[in-house]
Amino acid sequence: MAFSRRSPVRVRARQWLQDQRRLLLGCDAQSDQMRARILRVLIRLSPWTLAASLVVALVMAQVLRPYVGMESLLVWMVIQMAVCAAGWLAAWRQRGRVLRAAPAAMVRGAIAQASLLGLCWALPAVLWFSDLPHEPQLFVGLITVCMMAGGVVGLALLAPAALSFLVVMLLGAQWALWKSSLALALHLAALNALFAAVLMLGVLAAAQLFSRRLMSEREAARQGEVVSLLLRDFEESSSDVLWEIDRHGRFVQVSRRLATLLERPIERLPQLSLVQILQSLQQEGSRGVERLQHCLNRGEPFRDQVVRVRLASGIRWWSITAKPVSDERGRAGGWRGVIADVTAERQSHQHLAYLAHFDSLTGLSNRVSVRNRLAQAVEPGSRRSALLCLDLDHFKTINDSHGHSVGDAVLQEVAKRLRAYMRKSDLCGRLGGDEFAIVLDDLRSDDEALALAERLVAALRLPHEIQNLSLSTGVSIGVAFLPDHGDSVDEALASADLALYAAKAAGRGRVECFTSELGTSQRRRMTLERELREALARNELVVHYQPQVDLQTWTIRSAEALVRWNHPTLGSVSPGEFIPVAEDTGLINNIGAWVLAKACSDAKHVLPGLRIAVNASAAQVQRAAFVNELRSILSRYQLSPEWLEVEITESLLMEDVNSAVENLHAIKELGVRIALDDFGTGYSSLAYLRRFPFDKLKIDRAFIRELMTTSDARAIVRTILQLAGVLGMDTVAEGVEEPAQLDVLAHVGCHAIQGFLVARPMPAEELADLCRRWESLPRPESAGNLPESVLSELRLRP
Ligand SMILES: Nc1nc2c(ncn2[C@@H]2O[C@H](COP(=O)(O)O[C@H]3[C@@H](O)[C@H](n4cnc5c(=O)[nH]c(N)nc54)O[C@@H]3COP(=O)(O)O)[C@@H](O)[C@H]2O)c(=O)[nH]1
Repeated sequence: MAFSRRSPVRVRARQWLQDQRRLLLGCDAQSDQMRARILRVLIRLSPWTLAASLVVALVMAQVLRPYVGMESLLVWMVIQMAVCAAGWLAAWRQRGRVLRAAPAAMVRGAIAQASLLGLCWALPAVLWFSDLPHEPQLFVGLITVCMMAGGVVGLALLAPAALSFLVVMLLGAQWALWKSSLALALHLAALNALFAAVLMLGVLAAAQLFSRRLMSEREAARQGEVVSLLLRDFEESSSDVLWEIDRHGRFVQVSRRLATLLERPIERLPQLSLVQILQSLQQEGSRGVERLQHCLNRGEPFRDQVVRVRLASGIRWWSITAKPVSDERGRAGGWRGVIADVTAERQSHQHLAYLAHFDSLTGLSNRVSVRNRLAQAVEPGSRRSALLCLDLDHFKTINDSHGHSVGDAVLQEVAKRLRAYMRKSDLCGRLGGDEFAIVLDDLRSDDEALALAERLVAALRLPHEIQNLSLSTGVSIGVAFLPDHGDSVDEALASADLALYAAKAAGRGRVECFTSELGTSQRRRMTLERELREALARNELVVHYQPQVDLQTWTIRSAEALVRWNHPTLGSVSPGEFIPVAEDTGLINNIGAWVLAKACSDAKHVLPGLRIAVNASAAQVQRAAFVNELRSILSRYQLSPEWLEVEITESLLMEDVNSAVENLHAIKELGVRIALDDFGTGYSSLAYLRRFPFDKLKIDRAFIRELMTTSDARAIVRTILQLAGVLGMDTVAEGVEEPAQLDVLAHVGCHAIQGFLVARPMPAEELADLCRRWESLPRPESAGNLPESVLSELRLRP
């Protein structure tokens, strides 16, 4: 280990010497100030200590007069008085002034003077002690010792002066004892030396204490300067403003920034009180100043008391933080603190709070607020209330065709109209997208809510004039009554949602009320909708094929592609159930495109030589992009168009005839055949047939089912076949289950049949296998001779 150990005493001695050296010789300003502090005390005390010294000298001269020559005593007294006069003169020169800096020479002068005084008091012992009788000897010894102690105490702050005084006196006393003939002289000299040593240690300790105190005072002063510099910097750079008030609440040490902030002239501020100014500025209705006053009265530090004030520049929020300050005697002397302008912070908080409860686009309440209000409405004991869930009809079309800014404007317009019908106690909110909700409290009767819902439907039916466009939306509304239709917020929303679904399913632009039956079927529908969105991605859809058999040749010439949905928990879901859901939600476009692609792929690779008929919903075919999609799928699988048939239903022609017919022509131009499905179930079938030349008519299975039992069905089938013959269209009868139906259809010249009698829908590979084995399979047996009554009704008229 290579470090040296120093004893604490040595370290302290070293430190002391450094301090004293600095005191005696230091030339810097701080040393000057330290010396001045010490000399100020000594100068203040010196008239009294010197006076005391002179009085003692007079008493001593009086006591020694019988034993010492008059001249000697007079000389001693003159020296005493001269030394005292010099001290007084020095003190007199400093009168009325505060000594702030003292050069080292002043300290050296003080040390010289202390040595001189010590010499004065050593003289009686040195000159007269040995020749005196015992009694005056005792007097001189005692006075000398007392003066040693008194002088050292008086000069203790200036250690070198005290030490030089003490040393001179000690030497004088020791000399006197040495010269005396006292038997105890040696003992007395030893004790005197010990006494002087103790005094010396006391002086050193006192001097060190004092110089340490001076140092820390100086450090505190330096830090104070730094702090005030920092404060000034803080004042200039930050948005916070410092203030200080006295115990009467009036300002002290005002800054220009404070005056500017408080909108008062700076020179007036010292006469004003903080609370008074804040009261005059306080915004009506705010209680901030009262809270602040309360904090001031309590007399404890406080933070961030917010006061709202109205200034020339507008409304501002100030956050006030302060702590009490005390005067030199520790009494409560006022307050010191900062005012921070927190307006921006407040405004952003307020904006966030607004966004947390309101919809920023429409200004209506948001989903959270609607849920909060519903939570109150479903609480046990609450009065009857109604929840109206609204969904705009065809809003998506407006958004898609005119852009989101027009869509947003429509939503704002809708919100405005809704608001016009609301009572003060009603809550109208936007749940998101084009969904709105209204909570009606304190219903007098259910009819009140239903009547309002009807009025809203009528109001929203009127077109909106936006950006020179006249846009119609319409609204569907589902109504649930609380607490009957839900004892939780989620249940209430689900009930109103189910009613809304029913309103949309029933043709939109109408109001439906929740019923428990609705619950079961709509819940199933909602589940299907939710699950169907993922079905394609999860590979849950498959395509099966049902063969169509030519009745003349008894060969399989074509097959119908039928989509199947195998859901992991719902099981096998019929297309009759999920295709309408897909059509309502727009999912049919993706699902239809996928079925088409799969059918083309199978037609090319698994079922070559079979024409595949694919069902297409009205929504698919109406889209302008459909024809291009068809073209690109055919080219992707390199399938010749003649192997594809698109089956459409009459509903397509009923909804939008012109664009549908246009698309059908385009499909036909591609070379793809078109079949009309479910023929005979629509209203104006014949009119449509004249407008578009279909390749095939499919006779609906409803007629086939009743073919043997009702003459109406037979009449319809006969007419369809006749019509198809005239128009040159193929015919296929679907839903053939019985041999008798087959016999009848063959008899009347139907071209093909499809039905369970031949085969159920099956995977492509199974159908391919069936086709391979077909020749070897027997044709279903005939049901025997047909009754003449049936045959006569079926006979085609020329
Ligand atoms: N837009 C699309 N619609 C599709 C698609 N796939 C099917 N569908 C349509 O869904 C409806 C129900 O179809 P599905 O449950 O597959 O029923 C078909 C046959 O299984 C059934 N069928 C056939 N033979 C018989 C029979 O002898 N008896 C009997 N009770 N039913 C039988 O008929 C349905 C076929 O009908 P159709 O399409 O009218 O020829 C149905 O409307 C499908 O069209 C698709 O991909 N897209």
